[in-house]
Amino acid sequence: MIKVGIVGGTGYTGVELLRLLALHPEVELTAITSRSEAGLAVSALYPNLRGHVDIAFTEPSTQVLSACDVVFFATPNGIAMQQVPELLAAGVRVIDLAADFRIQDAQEWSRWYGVTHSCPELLAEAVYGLPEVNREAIKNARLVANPGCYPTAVQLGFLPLIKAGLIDADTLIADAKSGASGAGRKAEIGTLMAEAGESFKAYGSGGHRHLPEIKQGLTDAAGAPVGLTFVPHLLPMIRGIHATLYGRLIKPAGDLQALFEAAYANEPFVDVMPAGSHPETRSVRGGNMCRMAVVQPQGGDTVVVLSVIDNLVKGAAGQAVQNMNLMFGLDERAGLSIIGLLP
Ligand SMILES: NC(=O)C1=CN([C@@H]2O[C@H](COP(=O)(O)OP(=O)(O)OC[C@H]3O[C@@H](n4cnc5c(N)ncnc54)[C@H](OP(=O)(O)O)[C@@H]3O)[C@@H](O)[C@H]2O)C=CC1
Ligand SMILES: CC(=O)N[C@@H](CCC(=O)OP(=O)(O)O)C(=O)O
Repeated sequence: MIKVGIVGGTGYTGVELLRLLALHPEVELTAITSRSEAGLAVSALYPNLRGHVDIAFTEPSTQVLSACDVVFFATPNGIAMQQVPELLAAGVRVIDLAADFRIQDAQEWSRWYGVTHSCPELLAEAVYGLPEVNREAIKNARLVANPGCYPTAVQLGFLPLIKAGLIDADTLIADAKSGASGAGRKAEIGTLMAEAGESFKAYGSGGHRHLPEIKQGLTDAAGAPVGLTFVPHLLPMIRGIHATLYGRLIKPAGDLQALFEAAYANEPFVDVMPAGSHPETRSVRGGNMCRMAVVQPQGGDTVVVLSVIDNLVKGAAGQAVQNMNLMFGLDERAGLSIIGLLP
């Protein structure tokens, strides 16, 4: 059994990890941390875990976490980097759900995250945990940087077009919408029901911190810097991301449906829907699937990709479990055979 630790077990991605890992056939939950709830039984805070998780929250001490084979950090940005060097030295593998190790350039990371990186020497070793791109490197990684939620939906949608050189990589547009759980469990006025309910708005239009992450991944795929306009929006719902992606064709499109189907034919967690489909966020709710459709409206020179994920699953905890499975030589789908909740 793989001994697993979770730092930040009370947050939304932490409890989602618990939901998935409690039923994982190869996992023994060994340490679940919370500073605010230390000592409380996990199932007392989250009754859905009664009968499945029988340990209590502990303080996030390196000593406790060192007994694990792998530790997930489900903490705010800038926390994992403070403990990761010690854990790696103790032989523990790490999957960070936050952004500490996602951006290869430490100065660029500091510009967007507002703090100095405390272990920039580990950035070159960290593997960006998008299995559809980095599967082989993830298998051997000690440190995996789990992608952001928007970056997962946006990169998976654009990648087949970029790799085929079909669209102008300077003028990409990603119009993305997220449910409120994307903002985490902490109290914030903007995600109160009376603020976000029955309303819809963009935010971060001048520059969101996922922009450099998405550009980094698409630049690697294109082999040259890409230009991207990325505008996130807050939807009055709890889970889900819908990304509408626009690219301008620079070559005859050919059979776009066949291109996407071939690109993801062997991917267990990307579902290319039949031509003419409109993927719904509810079809991926609770599951690890990225569901997408590609369309060339009126046969014009714009390609549109519609890409949906559950921000807490393929956008965070599910993808992290997928990465763990790869790191430990397990079936990539272990613990993740969940069908989205409809309706
Ligand atoms: N929500 C989402 O859809 C997604 C989130 N992410 C990323 O995953 C990470 C976690 O997100 P989310 O679960 O939403 O966040 P939450 O705010 O819901 O939870 C944060 C957790 O971290 C713990 N924590 C906070 N500060 C510290 C600290 N200094 N040391 C140790 N533990 C700490 C908290 O518990 P306590 O204070 O009791 O210790 C809590 O359990 C973030 O980096 C987020 O950006 C990534 C993709 C999607
Ligand atoms: C709706 C909402 O607020 N979403 C969050 C998504 C951030 C996230 O979860 O990603 P990181 O791990 O990169 O911080 C936001 O835009 O900040």
